[in-house]
Amino acid sequence: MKKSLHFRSFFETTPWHKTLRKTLHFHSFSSPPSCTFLGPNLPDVWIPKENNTSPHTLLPQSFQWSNDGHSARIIEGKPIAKQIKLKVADEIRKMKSEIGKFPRLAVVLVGDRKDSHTFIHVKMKACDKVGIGTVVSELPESCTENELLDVVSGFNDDDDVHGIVVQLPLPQHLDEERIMNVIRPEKDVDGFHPLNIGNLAIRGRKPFFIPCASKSCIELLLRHGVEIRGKRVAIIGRSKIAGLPTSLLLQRHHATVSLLHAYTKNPEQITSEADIIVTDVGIANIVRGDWIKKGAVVIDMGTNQVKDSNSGVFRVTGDVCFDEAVKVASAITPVPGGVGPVTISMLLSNTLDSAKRAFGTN
Ligand SMILES: NC(=O)C1=CN([C@@H]2O[C@H](COP(=O)(O)OP(=O)(O)OC[C@H]3O[C@@H](n4cnc5c(N)ncnc54)[C@H](OP(=O)(O)O)[C@@H]3O)[C@@H](O)[C@H]2O)C=CC1
Ligand SMILES: Nc1nc(=O)c2c([nH]1)NC[C@@H]1CN(c3ccc(C(=O)N[C@@H](CCC(=O)O)C(=O)O)cc3)C=[N+]21
Repeated sequence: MKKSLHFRSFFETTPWHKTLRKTLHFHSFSSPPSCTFLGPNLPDVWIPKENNTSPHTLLPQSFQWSNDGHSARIIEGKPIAKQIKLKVADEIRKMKSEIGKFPRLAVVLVGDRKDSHTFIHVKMKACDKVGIGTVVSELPESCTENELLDVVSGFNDDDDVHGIVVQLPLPQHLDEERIMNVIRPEKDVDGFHPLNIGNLAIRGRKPFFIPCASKSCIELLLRHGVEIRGKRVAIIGRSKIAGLPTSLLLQRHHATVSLLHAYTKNPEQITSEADIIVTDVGIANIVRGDWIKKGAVVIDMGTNQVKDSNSGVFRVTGDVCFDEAVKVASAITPVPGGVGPVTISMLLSNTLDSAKRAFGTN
């Protein structure tokens, strides 16, 4: 069955099992600055590995929940993503010199969606920069579920692969949940396996991985000193990639969470009472300024391609009408440059964690 598949590495044309890339190139990183850096550090359950302090006590200053006619503070993701990548790269460099091993990520891509190809390219480039080896298996749009399952099983059984990502969405004829179920939970660096999602939902339990966009959201809040405990949070969107796990993670941080979706009536009534709004919808500008309580914090996960009516050029924009929100919110993430870059760095961090567990060096 496997032989009949169209296997192709993203960067090379040799078979996938020969394409595990030893990435030896490092950027000229100086030593990483200390940072709060979110490992699987859920309060009540376990403390961050990076230090022995709760992230809440590491905050530079207490956050001001106000917008007194000023523009909201912009929560920039790029500098945080850079710090996380520096730390990951530094750890991998040490890992290589101490035990001669490094993490490897396998990515599975089905079909020809342009956005999926772009995402994969971004992930591979980020892996390269920090010293994570990569292998990509591309399958045609017409592949069968069993063919895809074979590829995932191959990576499950390969001890040289520490993380597996099946890029979503999959073509309609493939059962996404069946595929997610087959990825070994210990290699599920996206955190979408039911065991990992289930363990995230239940207090006292520890998933192997937390989904990257959700970790990104929390990291941005904590690094900017935003108190989460006891706050009212409205999350719009309940996908397993972003909205649902973010709701689970935020409740683990003791927020009171409302999860809104396509059937929610009058969403603006719920959002306008929230201290923190998180969006994961995929509709540009759906959240208007008057949906937002004065002084609220807005985390915009949406990444939407919008065609400029004058120039005809496509640009990326979030789910939130930024120009309106910035006048009301106390802090807001931009799109691009907010949640997205941190999400990518969390994938690197999860892959490193997985390799450390496999090598027994965690
Ligand atoms: N920046 C990042 O790191 C990431 C960004 N994204 C971005 O987030 C967006 C969503 O992606 P994804 O989660 O995969 O998308 P999905 O289509 O899987 O989920 C969208 C969610 O939005 C809800 N929804 C749709 N329309 C409305 C509406 N009118 N009012 C309220 N809720 C609505 C849906 O509700 P229902 O469940 O009822 O259908 C669904 O839960 C995209 O722009 C994507 O690029 C995603 C992941 C990471
Ligand atoms: N198995 C799987 N795992 C995922 O994590 C996954 C997925 N499938 N399918 C698609 C969604 C979407 N997603 C994004 C990640 C980063 C940016 C990102 O970095 N955005 C840039 C802009 C990118 C641009 O300019 O196009 C930014 O916000 O600055 C966006 C979206 C992960 N997803």
